[in-house]
Amino acid sequence: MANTISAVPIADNEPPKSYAPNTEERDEVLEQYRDYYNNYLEVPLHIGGEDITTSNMASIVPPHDHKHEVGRYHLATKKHIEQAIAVAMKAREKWVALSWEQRMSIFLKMADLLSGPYRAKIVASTMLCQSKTVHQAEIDAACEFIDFLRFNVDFATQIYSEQPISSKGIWNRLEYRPLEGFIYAATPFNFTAIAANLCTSVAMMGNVVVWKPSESQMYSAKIIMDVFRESGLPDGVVNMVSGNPEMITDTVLNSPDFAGIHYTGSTEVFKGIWKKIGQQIQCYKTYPKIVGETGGKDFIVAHHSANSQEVATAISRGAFEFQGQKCSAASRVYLPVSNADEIIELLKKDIQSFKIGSPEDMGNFITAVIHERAFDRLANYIDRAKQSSDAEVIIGGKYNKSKGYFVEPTVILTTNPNYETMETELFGPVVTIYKYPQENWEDLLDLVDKTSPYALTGAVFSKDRYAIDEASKKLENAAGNFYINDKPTGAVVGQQPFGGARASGTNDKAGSPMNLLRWVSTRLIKETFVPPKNYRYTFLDGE
Ligand SMILES: NC(=O)c1ccc[n+]([C@@H]2O[C@H](COP(=O)([O-])OP(=O)(O)OC[C@H]3O[C@@H](n4cnc5c(N)ncnc54)[C@H](O)[C@@H]3O)[C@@H](O)[C@H]2O)c1
Ligand SMILES: N[C@@H](CCC=O)C(=O)O
Repeated sequence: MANTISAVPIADNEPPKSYAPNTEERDEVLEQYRDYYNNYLEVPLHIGGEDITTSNMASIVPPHDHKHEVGRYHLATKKHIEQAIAVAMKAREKWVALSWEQRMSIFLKMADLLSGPYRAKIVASTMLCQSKTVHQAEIDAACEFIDFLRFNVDFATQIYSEQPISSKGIWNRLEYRPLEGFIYAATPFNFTAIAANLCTSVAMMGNVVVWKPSESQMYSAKIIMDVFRESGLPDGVVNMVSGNPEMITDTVLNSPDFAGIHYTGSTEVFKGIWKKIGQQIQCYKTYPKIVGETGGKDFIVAHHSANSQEVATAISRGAFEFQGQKCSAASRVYLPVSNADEIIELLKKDIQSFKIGSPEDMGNFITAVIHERAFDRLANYIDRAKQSSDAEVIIGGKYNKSKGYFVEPTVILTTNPNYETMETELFGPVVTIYKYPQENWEDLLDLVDKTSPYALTGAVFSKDRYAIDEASKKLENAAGNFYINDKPTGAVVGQQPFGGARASGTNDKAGSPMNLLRWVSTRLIKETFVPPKNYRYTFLDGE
């Protein structure tokens, strides 16, 4: 057998397509969207290469058109989950033994399939059932997904080449073994790329996966599974199951072969899972790795030296793109009294120009929120703000769920920096502003730091370098991704590794070598070429 150490292709960010009128990509994605809208898709469980149907199904509907069913997904029983675990463990035998070049090749092919023949499918399915505009879907489902694959291949090979030094007469080698067991990937609705990456980053390092997508992402999950298959990912390496999340999670956590969880979603669910793992620690063969990225209460802080238009634009995009359903979305904003009215006026102009409706109309900037639970929750917060003596709704505030779950982009102004919408993650198109006297800048930074349990993203706007320096220092632990004169959203794989600390997660930085290192358990091998034949230390020789 030939022996080589291959250099992998150098990763570069996938350029987003424009989808401007009269472009080929626009026609193609619209045709695909309409095809999906007018046909009916059944999403089976996918275990060990088999499509498994069950006697129970749940509906898939576009959030912007919720009376129109576009498909159904099958619901697993406990037996199916046990089967998925057994199949994953069987597949592990061959997968761990495959050479790393063969493994990486599968993921590089996957990236090229997504860049080409699967692009319209993955983008259209994300527009249809997660209600993303074409631009947001392109950045997520095409570019970020592709970037995760290409950059992680590059990072993985860098990791493999990290080796210890060896003194004379010995050779030290580090083996980057996959974890001993299977990994559970439990993924959120809001990023198709995250759902895919939580499986592929783990599988790339030689692990096998039981994947439970969000109930609200099942349509694009099916396309992900199709592309996994077409890229040649062997059966059983990633097994997709759907159904009651609590039952699935409990069954997975009960297995002695459970070796880790790769989770993204809300904070309380993550804390619940962590607690269950702790309670069952005696049953596992190995200490499970726990990697979770969760909620945020992401801030924009403007210094009085900031440019008002730049701050307003950062709020328009940072708070309202994808209806604020990004963990990174700006949801609490601190404006100096001196500039606040001007910034709010500019923001109002932007928001009044937003077009709202279905993503099929590519002129729309705002579409629907994901489901009725999210809609009702947001409507409640808006109603409470309307009635509060601490807060007022100054822009937007209407909502309507007759056809789709539409919530107007809403701005709340509060006089109480601890008002509930300054502290709680709402995960929707609602942002709250608090005005502070500009001379209280330093106290304000302490307030920003202490207001919320989260520490995911945050941004400071200023033209004064001393103010930027103060904010960077005082807010050191308030955000895992900190932005200077930029919105707090839109991290790009390979450029801004992403993740937060405190209640926001384990901060293992998706799209970086730091994350991949969590999915290996290293073995050190020391070989001595000429072993000693005498137990005595040298200085004792002759005694
Ligand atoms: N920090 C990040 O990188 C990041 C990225 C995306 C989303 N998020 C967070 O995700 C949340 C939005 O996503 P979501 O609405 O899909 O989150 P969610 O918590 O509802 O669901 C996340 C996953 O957990 C599962 N789940 C739900 N209830 C469960 C239970 N009781 N037991 C076990 N599993 C359960 C879901 O089925 C899904 O797979 C927000 O809080 C957002 O901030 C964080
Ligand atoms: N990585 C994305 C957010 C992902 C969470 O929803 C961003 O940086 O905006």
